[in-house]
Amino acid sequence: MTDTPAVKRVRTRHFAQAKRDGHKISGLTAYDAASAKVFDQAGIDFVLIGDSAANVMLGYDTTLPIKVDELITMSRSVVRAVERAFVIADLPFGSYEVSPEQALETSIRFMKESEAHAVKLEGGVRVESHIRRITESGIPVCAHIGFTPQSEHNLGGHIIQGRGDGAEQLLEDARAIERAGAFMVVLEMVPSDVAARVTEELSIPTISVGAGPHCDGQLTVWTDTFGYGQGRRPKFVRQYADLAGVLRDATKQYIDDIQSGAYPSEAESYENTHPDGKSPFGP
Ligand SMILES: Nc1nc(=O)c2c([nH]1)NC[C@@H]1CN(c3ccc(C(=O)N[C@@H](CCC(=O)O)C(=O)O)cc3)CN21
Ligand SMILES: CC(C)C(=O)C(=O)O
Ligand SMILES: [Mg+2]
Repeated sequence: MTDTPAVKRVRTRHFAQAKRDGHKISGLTAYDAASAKVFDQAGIDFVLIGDSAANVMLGYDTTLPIKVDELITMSRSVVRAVERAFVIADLPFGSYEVSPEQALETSIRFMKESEAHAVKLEGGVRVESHIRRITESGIPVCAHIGFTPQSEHNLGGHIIQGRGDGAEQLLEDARAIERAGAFMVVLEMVPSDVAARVTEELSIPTISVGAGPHCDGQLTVWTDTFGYGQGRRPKFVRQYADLAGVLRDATKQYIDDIQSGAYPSEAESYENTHPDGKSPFGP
């Protein structure tokens, strides 16, 4: 969907237009300025400061422990680095479920303190009034249904959602999200025929995270996609690079060069150029 000049910002209406035009939307997570800048320069449509930062950046087993303040700090660093892409911040577990008012208050914090362009939260029917409260205040909301990692203890693991009878519930959730005014919805780990059905029925774009090729766009956790993560890669991830391997090899070379004396050279050091030409350490 990059038919606009380089530094024209992506807005929510671009996503709606992309769906109408059949242009696929691309997204990646980002947690810091350095990676976000690279994705933006490459032309990504949106970056998500995912609460997957809990796993990827902070080393937790689940997304549940990450705090609002932690994600706001990351979100702010991404916003500073990005010139063109649309920036969406995840609302962490516990920061929006209590009430529509809590959801709005947390969303306002993200918009004010990190200057993200939109927020994302998990759930369909159960958070319909939360989504409505946020969008009515002028903050764009992206929803997230299917496998919702913040309820993984309830769902019983990383389990595909929307199979069999689950398909009707998923459609109900998707309809509630559209009704409530969300501009986009993430479908995570949903069978591709069910995701196709949701995509067809909704007027807002659907973004696949392991929901097959028939959605309006794709999103992955960047460290999975570029081989910079630890642990198992989900089946829906295609690995486009081995950044951990590149970094490991370069680190070994660096250590070798330090040990052999090859690094640093004189050219990588400073001469003493005192005006009287004399060194304090001798003639
Ligand atoms: N690094 C990372 N990548 C993700 O995609 C991701 C996170 N973290 N954290 C939050 C959630 C959790 N997600 C996950 C995590 C694991 C699987 C996984 O291992 N899936 C297996 C099958 C399920 C299983 O047996 O556990 C697969 O092969 O797809 C899938 C999605 C998606 N999100
Ligand atoms: C995987 C995406 C959808 C996400 O919610 C995250 O990265 O936290
Ligand atoms: Mg998330």
